[in-house]
Amino acid sequence: MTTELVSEKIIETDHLTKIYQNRQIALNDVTLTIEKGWILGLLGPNGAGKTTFLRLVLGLHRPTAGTVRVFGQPMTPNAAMLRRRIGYIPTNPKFPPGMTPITYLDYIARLFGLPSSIRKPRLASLIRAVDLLRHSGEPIANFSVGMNARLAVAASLINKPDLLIWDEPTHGLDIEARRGMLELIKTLADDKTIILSSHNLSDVDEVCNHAAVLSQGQLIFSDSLQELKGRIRKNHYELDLDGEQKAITKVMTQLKTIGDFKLVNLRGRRLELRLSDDASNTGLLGQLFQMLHDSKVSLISIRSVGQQTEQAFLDLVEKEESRGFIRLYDQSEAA
Ligand SMILES: Nc1ncnc2c1ncn2[C@@H]1O[C@H](COP(=O)(O)OP(=O)(O)OP(=O)(O)O)[C@@H](O)[C@H]1O
Repeated sequence: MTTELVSEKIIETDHLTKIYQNRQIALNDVTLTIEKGWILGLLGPNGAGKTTFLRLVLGLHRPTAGTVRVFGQPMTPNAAMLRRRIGYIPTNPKFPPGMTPITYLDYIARLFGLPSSIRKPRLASLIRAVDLLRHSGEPIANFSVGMNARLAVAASLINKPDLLIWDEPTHGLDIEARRGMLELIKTLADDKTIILSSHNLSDVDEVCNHAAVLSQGQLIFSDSLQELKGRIRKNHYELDLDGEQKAITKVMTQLKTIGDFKLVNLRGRRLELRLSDDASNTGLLGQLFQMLHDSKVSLISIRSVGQQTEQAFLDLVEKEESRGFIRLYDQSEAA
């Protein structure tokens, strides 16, 4: 008998489309499957449709066309039982200012119908987990952005959901708070499926294993994060060299005559290189190493550079936008 690993589909959207009353096409024909255990980074510039997508998945909006299934069942505004299995954090979550973390979390837990015997210990452990114990009796009105974010995390976990949908959870956080949030996501990732919408691409880089990119309402990329990063990893490098400055400068001058080196930039003994998209990086780097060897220049280190996810994502959006322009241009030519 063969045992086959069957992937479990947590979210399936099929030609999902949302046009708002003002005729704005916020989401355009998005077909996407998200499987159990994925930590999906949902990326896209302002207005790309990320929040619209998340709200459709949550059943908070009705699609204009297409469908959403969550845990194998159709998601609709009436599917409250499905929503109970999702921990949602909206962008900039707001809480009743007069409540304290304890009264607020207790209120949410009651809405979920948790009995007191479960409610109390869970509430206590969540407040500890998000480091709000010292502030648990203080009014939320006095909370910083970071404390608000941690309270939102606790509230989204109160019903032990299988799926977390967090819209910009690191938005407005300082470095320390952001670090804490990312560590928390990594811990939760062990047994949950997570969708993380973020503008901060290094966050996605750090915690996600998959990425989806929206641009002008369209899904322009959906694959592993590795794949997204691989799109540019191969062509941008920084090298630290050692040897006579004259010899290093000579190598740089030689490199500039080779067309496939799109950027050759020397600062002291640090050489920055960008190769053309379709070049063989192995071949070109091999050539470079030979030149260094012939000129008696030592290679101290070589690394691929840049915020790789960010660059790959920007490249994708840029390409898609120029394709859109070409399509429009073609249509007007044909007309
Ligand atoms: N309730 C609404 N009514 C009308 N138009 C809307 C509504 N919500 C969003 N839009 C429009 O739909 C488009 C997509 O918006 P959405 O908020 O989904 O994008 P986003 O990627 O989440 O953006 P951001 O990163 O800025 O939050 C935008 O042009 C926005 O102005």
